[in-house]
Amino acid sequence: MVSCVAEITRGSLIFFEQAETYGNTVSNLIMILPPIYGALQTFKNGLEVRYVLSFLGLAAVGIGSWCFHMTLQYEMQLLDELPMIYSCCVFVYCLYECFKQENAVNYLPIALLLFFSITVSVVYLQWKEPVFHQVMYAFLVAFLVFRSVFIVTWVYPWLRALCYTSLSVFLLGFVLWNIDNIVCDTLRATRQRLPPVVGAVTQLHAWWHILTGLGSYLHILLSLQIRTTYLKHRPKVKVSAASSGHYPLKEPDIDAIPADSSLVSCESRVISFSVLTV
Ligand SMILES: CCCCCCCC/C=C\CCCCCCCC(=O)N[C@@H](CO)[C@H](O)/C=C/CCCCCCCCCCCCC
Ligand SMILES: [Zn+2]
Repeated sequence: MVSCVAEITRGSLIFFEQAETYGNTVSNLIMILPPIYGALQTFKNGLEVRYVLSFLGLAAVGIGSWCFHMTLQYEMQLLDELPMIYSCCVFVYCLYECFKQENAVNYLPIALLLFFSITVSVVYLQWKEPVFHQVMYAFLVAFLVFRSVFIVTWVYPWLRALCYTSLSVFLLGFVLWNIDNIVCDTLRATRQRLPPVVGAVTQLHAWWHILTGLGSYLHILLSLQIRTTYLKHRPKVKVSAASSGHYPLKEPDIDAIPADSSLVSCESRVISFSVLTV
């Protein structure tokens, strides 16, 4: 499948294509700034390094994607496509090891995920087939989807809203990415007839960046919430959107826990993240 962005790289850049390039570049900020903030907060709260790496991995994808859309060079495209695989592997590790002891390191999944990442990188560098990268990435995302749905169905049902919001936002981005690839030429021709502002906000590839960036960020928050709840830190992840108040997370009622419960003596932490407080 030839993507809309790949089409641009082959042609000469005219005004509308330049505008498209700016939109696709700037939209990566959503994948860069909130994750850097998340990494700092995670580090400051003394949480496990794997979550700092998750946030930094997402920021690395955003920076790689920024470089690619700014230059439209194949080498730069690898700077976002390979980190997509690596950061997803970190997410998979976090979610599959979330019911283990604090700071416990399990070398078998690390070895398997490293092997997977190296194999995908080597094959992709030789074969250069985008569909191969897409299938490998989708395989990792499917793992995350099944695992998180399992956890919110059977273990922490009060986290269902966060899980399904992250999933829906991510999948909506994926739908827009497909539409953009399938009807690329029609969309571009239509946009050129629209006022520049309308044209700017209808760039579906830029929306794919925004929605997958946001969906992935929410996924890290979900993973972190699952982990800290399991470790009995009793966190309160407060997700606030621009001006729309707080995300309706329902936690179990801590007062309902008997006073002699081991839960009460455990450390209580409040972790507050903002998604888009800019
Ligand atoms: C429960 C929600 C799961 C969230 C998973 C989060 C995984 C996040 C990992 C990394 C973040 C990536 C954000 C996307 C950045 C896109 C940058 C970009 O546009 N790159 C292009 C080049 O510039 C590149 O060519 C695009 C590749 C797209 C590959 C899309 C593959 C399809 C994935 C769809 C998976 C759906 C699976 C559903 C299974 C039930
Ligand atoms: Zn892109």
